[in-house]
Amino acid sequence: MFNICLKRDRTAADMAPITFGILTISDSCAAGSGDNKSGPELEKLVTDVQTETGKILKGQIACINVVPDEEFQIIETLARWSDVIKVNVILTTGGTGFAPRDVTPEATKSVIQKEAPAISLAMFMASSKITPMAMLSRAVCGIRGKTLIINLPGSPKAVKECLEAIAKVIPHAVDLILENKAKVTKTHEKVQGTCTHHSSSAIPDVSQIRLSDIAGRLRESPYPMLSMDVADEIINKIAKIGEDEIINVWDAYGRVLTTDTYSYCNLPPFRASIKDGYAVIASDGKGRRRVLSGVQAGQTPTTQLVPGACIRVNTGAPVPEGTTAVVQVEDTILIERREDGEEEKEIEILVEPQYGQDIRPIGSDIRKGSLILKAYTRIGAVEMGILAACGCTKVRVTKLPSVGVLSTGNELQQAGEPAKPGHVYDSNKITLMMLLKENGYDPKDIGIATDDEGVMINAIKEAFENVDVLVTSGSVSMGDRDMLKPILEQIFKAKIHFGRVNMKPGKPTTFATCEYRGKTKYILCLPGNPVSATVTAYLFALPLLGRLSGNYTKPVVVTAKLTSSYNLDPRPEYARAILEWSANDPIPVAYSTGNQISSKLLSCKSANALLILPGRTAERPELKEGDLIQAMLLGFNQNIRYILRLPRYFEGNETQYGGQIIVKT
Ligand SMILES: Nc1nc2c(c(=O)[nH]1)N[C@H]1C(S)=C(S)[C@@H](COP(=O)(O)OP(=O)(O)OC[C@H]3O[C@@H](n4cnc5c(N)ncnc54)[C@H](O)[C@@H]3O)O[C@H]1N2
Ligand code: MOO
Ligand SMILES: [Mg+2]
Repeated sequence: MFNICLKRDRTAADMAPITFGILTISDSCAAGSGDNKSGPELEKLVTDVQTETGKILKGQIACINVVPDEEFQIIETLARWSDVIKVNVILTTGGTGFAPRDVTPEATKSVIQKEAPAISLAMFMASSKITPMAMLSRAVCGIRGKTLIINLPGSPKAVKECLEAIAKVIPHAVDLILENKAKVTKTHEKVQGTCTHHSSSAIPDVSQIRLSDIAGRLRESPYPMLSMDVADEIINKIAKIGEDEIINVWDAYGRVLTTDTYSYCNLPPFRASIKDGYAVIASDGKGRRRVLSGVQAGQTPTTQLVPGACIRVNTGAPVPEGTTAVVQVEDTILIERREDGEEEKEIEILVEPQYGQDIRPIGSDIRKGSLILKAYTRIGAVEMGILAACGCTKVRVTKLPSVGVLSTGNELQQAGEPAKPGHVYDSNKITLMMLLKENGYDPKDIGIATDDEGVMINAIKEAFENVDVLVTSGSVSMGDRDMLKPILEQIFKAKIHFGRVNMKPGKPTTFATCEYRGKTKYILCLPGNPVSATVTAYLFALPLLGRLSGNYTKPVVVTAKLTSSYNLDPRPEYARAILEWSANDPIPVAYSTGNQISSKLLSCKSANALLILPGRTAERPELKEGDLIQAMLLGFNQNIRYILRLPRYFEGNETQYGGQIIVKT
């Protein structure tokens, strides 16, 4: 029998990651004139630090920032990351030396409640073996609340040497701070005995796999509760645009270009008439003209224009050689018909023609070889037309991530089946699949997995065989059958980047990645409650897929006026609402969709916005009717993105667009 442990702790090899804040302290880096090498070096080290005992940190970066050597800014950041974001460890780099502006140790001393001088000493001892310059670092280490703060020097080399010297004690230090010590020891014994690891390519016989120690399961989630912003930043950092591919223009609707695209032809490809009228020689002026022949759109003129004559032309027709103006038919009168009575023999021009009048020169709309669509443009209806007009038959676009949707739960049954006792119909899968479809993806139905270890593992395996992104719902909270996280970690060796988010609904939302047959798989586990699954699909699934496909735009947030009061929840809440605009007030009013309980999908019906209600505080326990609130528009981003792009287009730096933008905390 293979047991999946329901317990976890920080020092087990499959532990919940330690969350890190990385703060670079440097005047020049903050001003943008210096090249920040130590911050990125630390990012690399905490996720992958090598020691003689192997990779031991496997941390998760919760926040990154660069601040100048200003004591108050350092204090503010350290306090916020410790008290609000509650990261496990903050690593600072820079500002520890003897220069007048080096104030990192002073700032750190003002925020820590307990000093940890031995950590500073260990770093000094390691560094002093390499250089006597180590004496010039005044690094301070200590604890604030549940956060360990460690000052590291400013140079990337010294950062590496110092971190490697202390890395092995960090997991234990974190356990001690979090008072996990007893659990660590106990679970360690368990891990040795029952939680042997298997690689995803050698998954044990699923009929033998069972969740173990239900009674002894953790009674508190081991996953740090990250803020929505930090969770979003993690997705942003991890989800990179994938490969690109060349496809036929006809298949390009909704896709994102990866290269600048140039016109294959001039538009118009010939000198074209703008009006239905007569091609003339402008210098002939007003007066009577012989009509030599006529040219329609699609024809090639065969007659040359000569002085004193004209040739009838239609809009879009090529004008004959020698033409220097077109006179619209409204500015002429008929003088004489031909013998057959059908066509004109002679006309009179009533208005003096101007040189070049009503002729589109070759390439005047689009010049051959000119840039028509920049890289990272999303191809909509108009862009399809531009590509077609310019003779493009193939385009290079980002590959659409393949995505599958899986529902979980013994209680679920398919809509249409006769209702069984104790069951509910699966509404999440259809909602999620249609939401993905609406946004241009082609989701695969991975089915419903019952709360059986083997069924769940097989469903995930099937998904990984077929798709790169798996969106699940249910089985991520604290129930004894909520098995997705332990299965992902212990069977598929997935890395859980976050397992809880401080938001309502959606608290247990989980994001993980793993390698399966040499490919990275992204797993987004949404909570089972139908409203939670829907809201988190907007807030996490669409941004994840958008980032993977280069099709990401920040949500559009507007200010709205409440029409009812709200008792605030301790967690920031995304309340569904209908915004209504009126002609005489630029601020829309927000109507609640009713009872906001996470099980009531009706609260999402017709909602066009999520009101971003702040978490409750003693000073602000509620919001009142008439209060102004930030509201995120739903289903609007695809339409607004062109408007958002415009300033970037003209700035000429939009190649960043759709790229990975790290949000600073
Ligand atoms: N002790 C605690 N219990 C719960 C916590 C907690 O922190 N401590 N969190 C609550 C929150 S918040 C949420 S959200 C839910 C999330 O639960 P799971 O993601 O584990 O989902 P399930 O337990 O599988 O199901 C919850 C609920 O949703 C219904 N459901 C599930 N899938 C579907 C579907 N495809 N279609 C329709 N309805 C579905 C399911 O029947 C349950 O009623 O946990 C809280 N508990
Ligand atoms: O966070 Mo849960 O999603 O409140 O219902
Ligand atoms: Mg549950």
